[in-house]
Amino acid sequence: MRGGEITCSGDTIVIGLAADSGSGKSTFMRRLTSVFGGAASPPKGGNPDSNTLISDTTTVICLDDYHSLDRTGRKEKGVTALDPRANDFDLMYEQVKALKNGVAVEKPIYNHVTGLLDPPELIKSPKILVIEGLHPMYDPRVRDLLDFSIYLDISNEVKFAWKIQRDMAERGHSLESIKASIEARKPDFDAYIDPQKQYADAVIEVLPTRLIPDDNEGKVLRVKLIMKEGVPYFNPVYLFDEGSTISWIPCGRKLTCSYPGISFSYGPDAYFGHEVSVLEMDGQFDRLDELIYVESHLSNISTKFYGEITQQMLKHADFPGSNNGTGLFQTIVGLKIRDLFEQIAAKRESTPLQSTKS
Ligand SMILES: Nc1ncnc2c1ncn2[C@@H]1O[C@H](COP(=O)(O)OP(=O)(O)OP(=O)(O)O)[C@@H](O)[C@H]1O
Ligand SMILES: O=C(CO)[C@H](O)[C@H](O)COP(=O)(O)O
Repeated sequence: MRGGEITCSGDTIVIGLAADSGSGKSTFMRRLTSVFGGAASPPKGGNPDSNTLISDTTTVICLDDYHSLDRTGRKEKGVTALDPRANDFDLMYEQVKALKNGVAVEKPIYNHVTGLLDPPELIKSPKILVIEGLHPMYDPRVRDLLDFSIYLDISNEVKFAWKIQRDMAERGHSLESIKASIEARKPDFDAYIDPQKQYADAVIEVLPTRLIPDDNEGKVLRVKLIMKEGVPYFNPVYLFDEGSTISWIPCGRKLTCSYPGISFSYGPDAYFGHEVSVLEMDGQFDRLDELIYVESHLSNISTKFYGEITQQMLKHADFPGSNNGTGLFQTIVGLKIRDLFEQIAAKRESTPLQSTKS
């Protein structure tokens, strides 16, 4: 990842967020920008179908904007949007590099409403650039520009449950068409999207619960936060005792739990040959205000004050996943990114012309 580029004062920090469509990227981005304060909105006065979100410190660009084939083009050539042949990685690399070096770019816009490529929009270099989408870690040149990378790994069962919830309940699609769309994407997902998780500094893995035998509802989730060891400016979160293996059932006097309860675990592991720490939560919170009890047992969480995680979770209680490990771990990763940004900025101030990546 951090490919040894010399970064100097004024450079942008680049974060990559990879996931399939409908995997919670937008929700994660809303949690992340909230940690930095201020609301994120599309570029003012621009294309109403822009995929970009800008806040004081952060600009989020959607990598769908680098589709080289529009909807009709993909249909004619028989390729999906996940296929690298439908994406312009040369342009993605050139533009992310320019933004990282403080240079504004005219970025294309892929219009999800019309399926066409719209005229480009001007993107100025922000303090923090987030590139989110299908392929932030696919091209080694783009991967080397990332200061930190995240992969949202939603298991097939859960992805299916979420798709049904959104596309059937909210968009009126049939069960058959949802199944067909997932099946049609799967070979390219397996070939081009899923392998990127090996490069991620943090992976949020979302699985069916183990607390309910043979659960097939996909409502109660087991969520793992897999954190790579040895990543500059990133100290993995731990539960009780760093490096030990811990199982914890927090339900009792201080945490209300209804069926099927809540269990946490933490410990060292290996992931694609890398040493990692894994924090896992299975189950869901009944009362979000009681999350403070769990928060107070976690360390290295990069909060600025006691209870900041609980405050963030309460603030966005209406976001999907706020009562389970998806919301909790997305919030924690947001705080870790703020911490990473502040450490790099502080280092630059003290040694402006030195590499921040060593
Ligand atoms: N943590 C979660 N728990 C339950 N459902 C979720 C969660 N995250 C996302 N979803 C479901 O998935 C849908 C898509 O979420 P979101 O818009 O954040 O994903 P996305 O990856 O940005 O999607 P797209 O790329 O299609 O715009 C939500 O409307 C919701 O139904
Ligand atoms: O996988 C996707 C990423 O969001 C989209 O399906 C892809 O961008 C193509 O868009 P559309 O479905 O609007 O043609």
